[in-house]
Amino acid sequence: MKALRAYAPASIGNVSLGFDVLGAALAPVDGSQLGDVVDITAAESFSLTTVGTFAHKLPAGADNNIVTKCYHFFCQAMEKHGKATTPVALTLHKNLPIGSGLGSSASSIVAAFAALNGYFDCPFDEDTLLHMMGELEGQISGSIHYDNVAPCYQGGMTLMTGAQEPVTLSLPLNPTWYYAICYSGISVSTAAARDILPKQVEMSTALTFGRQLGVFVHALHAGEFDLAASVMKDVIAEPYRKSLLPGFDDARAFSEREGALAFGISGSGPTVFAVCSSEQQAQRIARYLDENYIQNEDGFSRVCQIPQAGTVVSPLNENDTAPAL
Ligand SMILES: Nc1ncnc2c1ncn2[C@@H]1O[C@H](COP(=O)(O)OP(=O)(O)OP(=O)(O)O)[C@@H](O)[C@H]1O
Ligand SMILES: N[C@@H](CCO)C(=O)O
Repeated sequence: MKALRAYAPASIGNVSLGFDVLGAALAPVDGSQLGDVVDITAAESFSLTTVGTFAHKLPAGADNNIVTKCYHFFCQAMEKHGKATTPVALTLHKNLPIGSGLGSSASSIVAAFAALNGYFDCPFDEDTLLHMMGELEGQISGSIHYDNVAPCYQGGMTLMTGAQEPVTLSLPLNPTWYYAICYSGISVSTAAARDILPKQVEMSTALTFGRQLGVFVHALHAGEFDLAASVMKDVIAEPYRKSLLPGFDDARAFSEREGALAFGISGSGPTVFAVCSSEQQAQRIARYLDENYIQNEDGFSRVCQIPQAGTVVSPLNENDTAPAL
């Protein structure tokens, strides 16, 4: 059994128009990492160590960490398949802020399952792992949704099928789009942000949701990117959630004045994103967000693109030091 390291990128859930069914991975254009890391090594008994910028914000005690729950879930799945496991030592580098809208728990969950699957010689295929990841994400947010774990694991922009397999469909990417993202520094519970949503929507809202999604998927496949951007509007969650986000309306207004192609809430927030047609435009909007949307010292902005690559599992060498945020 070789020591491994799994890096799982941040992600944008919903991507505005696709509540619970669209998600996209994020990669800062400066080449830095933005995501959690899980290291796995052999051990006499199971342990979890947490380090990293946001480790102090995690629940106290390893048993309360979602990574520990992933380990036990994985071992139970292995046992059901008549496969043996051995104790491991996990180290979670908690580089994503909790309750950020960047798929923080998803990043921990995906990094944990990817590390475990790699360590035990890949007993589970991609769809099986995605179902495990969705299950653990559901334990945290109150209901299963794949729009963070799927792009985090697979990379790119993914559409959830609702089928047992394939769990997702990968959508074409536009290499000319840049995403200015900004985490404001406050924490918004995904479960709470889901609880404030209505349990039913008007027929007109349902028709708009479906129309936009259909047009978006067609436009990406046809390379009609202005058409794709024109339907990136959140008619399901934003009307209810933006009240949780101080400065949201001003941030949207500035981004639109700057010519952003679209603007919305990343996942359940408070992170916001602006879709930009150039890196320079994204940098200008990121600077505004730094100065006006960030609420405290935990906040940060980045200019990102959507990477083709998702989670990366690589050999862990003794002198490796995980990149902090
Ligand atoms: N490794 C972990 N990473 C993140 N949250 C964790 C982890 N382990 C346990 N938790 C708990 O799970 C809950 C996660 O909250 P929530 O789903 O609202 O946000 P998130 O997943 O951290 O961020 P995001 O809004 O980016 O999805 C928090 O109560 C947190 O304390
Ligand atoms: N689709 C989820 C994403 C959470 O990151 C929600 O909006 O609640």
